[in-house]
Amino acid sequence: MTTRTVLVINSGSSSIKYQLVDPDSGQALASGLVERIGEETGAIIHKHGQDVTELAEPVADHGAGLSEVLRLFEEKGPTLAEAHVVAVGHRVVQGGKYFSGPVIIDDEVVSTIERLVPLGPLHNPAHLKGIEVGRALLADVPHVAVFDTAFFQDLPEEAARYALNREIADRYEIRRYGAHGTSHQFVSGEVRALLGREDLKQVVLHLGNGASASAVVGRHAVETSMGLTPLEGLVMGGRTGDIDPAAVFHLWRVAGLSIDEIDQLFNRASGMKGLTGDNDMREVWKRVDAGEQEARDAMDIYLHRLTKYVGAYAAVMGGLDALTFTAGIGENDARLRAELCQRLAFLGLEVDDALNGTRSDEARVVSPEGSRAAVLVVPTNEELAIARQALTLL
Ligand SMILES: Nc1ncnc2c1ncn2[C@@H]1O[C@H](COP(=O)(O)OP(=O)(O)O)[C@@H](O)[C@H]1O
Ligand SMILES: CC(=O)OP(=O)(O)O
Ligand SMILES: [Mg+2]
Repeated sequence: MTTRTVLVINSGSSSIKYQLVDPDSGQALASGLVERIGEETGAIIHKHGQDVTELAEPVADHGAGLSEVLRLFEEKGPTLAEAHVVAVGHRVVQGGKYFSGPVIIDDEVVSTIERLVPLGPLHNPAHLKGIEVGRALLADVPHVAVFDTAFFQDLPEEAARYALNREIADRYEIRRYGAHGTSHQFVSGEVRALLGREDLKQVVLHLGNGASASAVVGRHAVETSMGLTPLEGLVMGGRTGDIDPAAVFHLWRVAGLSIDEIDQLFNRASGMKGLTGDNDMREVWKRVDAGEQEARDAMDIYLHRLTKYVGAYAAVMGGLDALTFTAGIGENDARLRAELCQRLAFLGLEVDDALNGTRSDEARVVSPEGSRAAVLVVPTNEELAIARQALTLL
C-alpha cells in the first residue's frame, strides 16, 4: 500500500475532475468526474482500481458535487483515512499577477482568489467552493493552490502587455495572464522528454471545452492565446475567443444588451455552441457528415483560428520543431488533427494517417519519420502535475 497520496480537485466551469494520486509512481489510486453541474441531467463516475461506480443524478452545484465525491470515497473506497492523504491540491484558473508557483492556502490566499473572480468568472467561484468544502472536510492536511496562470507569469512583456493606455492598464491590472498553464507546462515537458531535446520551439494546443495555444521555447512560455481572462484566443465550446471589443459597445448601444448579458453571450452561448447549437465536437462532426453546411462552416472557423495561431507562433519563435495536441478534443479527434496539419503543411507539419488514427492513452509522435517538424499527441494530466507541485511545499 502507498505510503502517501495527494487528493487533487480540478473544478471546471461545469465539472469536477479529481484524482487520488500516488505522487511517487504517478499512479491514480482513484479518480473520477462529476459532469453537467447545475443542469437537469448530471453524471458522476468514480473509479477505484477495477471498480467503477456510475451515477446519473442532477448535481445542483460544485459544493453538492464535492460532497457526493467525498461520500463515494467513504462508500466505494479508498477511504481517505486509509489512503494517507498528505495534501490536497486545488486547481485554480485565475491567479492574476499574484502567484508564480503553488502556495499553501490560507485565508489571505482565499480572499485573493475571491477578488480575482471577475477575471476568472467561469472558474474561480467553483474553485472557492472546492476549497471551502475541502478544507472543512480535510482540515488536518495542507491545502495547496496550483494556478493555471503561474506558467505564464514570465511571459515577455511584449506578449503580456496590451496596447492599452498604460496608466489605466496598470491601475486595473489589465494584462494577459493566460490559462491552462499547468497543462501547457506538463505537456511541453513531456514533449521534451519524448523527443530527447531541451531546446525545442514548440506549440501546444490544449483543445478541450476551454481551448488555448501556447508557444514554448526551451522551458519558457513566450506566447499564449488566453488573455486577461480565459475568453481570448481560440474558438471554444461556448466562448467566442478573439472578437473585436467594439462588438461589446455595439451590442450595448444598438442591441440594448446589458453587460451581464453580453458576458453570458460571449462566455457561454458562443463558440461551437453558438455557431451550431452543439458544443461537443463529436456531435458537430456527425452533422458535418450529414451534409449540414452550418456545421462545416463552424469547423472551418475553428480550424482557421488554429491555423492563424500556429502560424503566428512559428513566426514569433522563428521556427517550429513540434506541434502537440492535448485535452479532450486534441487527444481524441484524429480528423481535426489531420485537417489542421493539412492547412499547416507549409511549416513541414503532417500526420501519418495510421499513427494519427490509432487510439492510445500514451504520449506519441504521429508525424511520419523524417518530418521537418514533429506532430505529437500527449494526454494532459493536470491532476498529476498539481499533485507533484503540491508536494514541493510540504
Ligand atoms: N472522440 C472525441 N472527438 C472529438 N471531441 C471529443 C472526443 N472526446 C471528447 N471530445 C471533446 O472534449 C471536450 C472535453 O474536453 P476536456 O479537456 O475534458 O474539457 P474541459 O476540461 O474544458 O471540460 C468535449 O467538449 C468534447 O467536445
Ligand atoms: C481555463 C479554462 O478554460 O479551463 P477549462 O477548459 O477547464 O474550462
Ligand atoms: Mg480542462
